[in-house]
Amino acid sequence: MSVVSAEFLSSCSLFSPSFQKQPRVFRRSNRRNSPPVLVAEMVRVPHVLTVAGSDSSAGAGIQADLKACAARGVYCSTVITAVTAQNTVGVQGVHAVPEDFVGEQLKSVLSDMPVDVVKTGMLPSEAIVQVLLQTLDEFHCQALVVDPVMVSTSGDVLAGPSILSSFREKLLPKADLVTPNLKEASALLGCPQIQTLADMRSAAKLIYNMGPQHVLIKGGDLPASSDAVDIFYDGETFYELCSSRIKTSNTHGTGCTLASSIAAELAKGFPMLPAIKVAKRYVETALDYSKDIVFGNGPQGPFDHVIKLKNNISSPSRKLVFNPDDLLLYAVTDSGMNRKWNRSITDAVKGAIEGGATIIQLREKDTDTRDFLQSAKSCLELCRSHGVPLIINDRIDVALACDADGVHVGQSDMPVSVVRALVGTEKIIGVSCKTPEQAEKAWMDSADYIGCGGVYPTNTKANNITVGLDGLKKVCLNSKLPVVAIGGIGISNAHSVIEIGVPNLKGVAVVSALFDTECVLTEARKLHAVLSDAAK
Ligand SMILES: Nc1ncnc2c1ncn2[C@@H]1O[C@H](COP(=O)(O)OP(=O)(O)O)[C@@H](O)[C@H]1O
Ligand SMILES: Cc1ncc(COP(=O)(O)O)c(N)n1
Ligand SMILES: [Mg+2]
Repeated sequence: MSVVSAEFLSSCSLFSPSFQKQPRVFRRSNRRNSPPVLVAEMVRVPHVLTVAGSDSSAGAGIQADLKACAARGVYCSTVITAVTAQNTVGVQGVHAVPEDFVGEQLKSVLSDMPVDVVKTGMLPSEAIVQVLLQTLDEFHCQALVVDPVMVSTSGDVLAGPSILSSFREKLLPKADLVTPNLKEASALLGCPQIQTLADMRSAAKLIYNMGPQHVLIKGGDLPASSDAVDIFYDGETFYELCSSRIKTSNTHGTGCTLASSIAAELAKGFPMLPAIKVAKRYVETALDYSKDIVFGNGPQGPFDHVIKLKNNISSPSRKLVFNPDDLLLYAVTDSGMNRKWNRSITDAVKGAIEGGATIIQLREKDTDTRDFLQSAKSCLELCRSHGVPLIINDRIDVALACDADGVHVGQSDMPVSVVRALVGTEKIIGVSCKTPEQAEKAWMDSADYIGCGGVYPTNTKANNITVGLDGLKKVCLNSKLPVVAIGGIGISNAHSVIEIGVPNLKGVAVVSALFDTECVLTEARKLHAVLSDAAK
């Protein structure tokens, strides 16, 4: 087993205090599925090592730490100290990992991967604590967060009293932060139950005297408190950290999550108090989001660390893969036209879908954001119930807030690569392009389709250059992405557009031809018939 020197670690690792200032520059593949290209400069990312127990129900322990670190945007490596069989009812079994093997895991990670912060959770035996202490001596980690896990919230013992003296005498003096809950603070102090904020302050001070740099007494279990109040003590000042107490039974793993999120923020370079505040707010947000999710039959459910699980419940009919054939009849709304015809956005969209529109884009340039979001939500419901994708023009924020299927951006809007980073891999991104070069760039930046035009002169867009059928054909021939034609297209000319006969021209996008008319449904129906005929 190789042991790496402290000099080596300090020369290569994020333990160096200046690591935050190193340039974080690298280039990677522009296409989602292609292999990485030329790495100009390597980038180190913040890294937390968690030394904790596995929880089979994945609400607490190692699994909580991994999810919390992923959600907080840091890398997390894992040293497993015990495997537990547990669920929402309680802990059915505990298998401690032999201490030698805990040591092996520690060395494997620490001798190879630069770690910023070590966070400990369940350390089920005195022998494992000893191995950890030895390793910490060898590897000189810069920040150590100790969550002194002893009893699960269900009341089951995860680490017995045998660990107490080495905690008090050896581990806590090495800790930058120790985060006991009320029961753990009493156990460390060998004192009766802690029941009030005043008790928490006294406990924080007494535990501070055991040697850690900072103490956070967690008040999740404080009786009769309407807020969730934790006490932080840095040796000089007490801070009362309050958040609203979320009414939920899904609190399994809050302690592990808080400690690993604090470690994550420390790894990013935040000082202690801001790191704790950000982590506490994250726990509160995740609990609030997860308050009504149901897992298992027991009294204590897990929560959703990634704040995402409910997205897929509300949209069972959502299509996960973009189908270019959906571009056939692409209806783009216009707030001016809706006003002129005295129609709500939703009514306009309803008519378009019922008439056969295969994809909808909301292009609301002068609608208040709040009204726009509200309309987008009701259009999304409508679209989902018909299996029609909903795209939002330009407003990435609105697209994310209503969980639309995608966004469409122009050449002077946010760059596609930035949009992709913001919206993730699942959303559809469309880009307006007039030239083969722009089409190539859209493909490189991982867009899903391009809109090419104006094919014909149009009133919908001021000072828009017309590319004509020739310009459209040139772009289509040079585009690796499917294309939808736009600009002045309607019943009279849709056929000639499709007839240019390039396979990746998948359809036409229309604004006035649908929405500047008395009956959107009728016009959509007519257009759909023309396009279906032309596509044969
Ligand atoms: N219902 C709740 N609403 C909001 N925050 C909570 C709730 N329960 C616990 N917390 C917070 O979660 C963190 C973990 O605390 P706690 O549950 O006491 O630890 P443990 O899980 O180790 O017993 C603390 O910041 C606490 O204030
Ligand atoms: C493996 C393991 N580690 C820690 C906890 C504590 O959970 P909580 O964060 O709810 O106190 C747990 N239940 N299981
Ligand atoms: Mg808890």
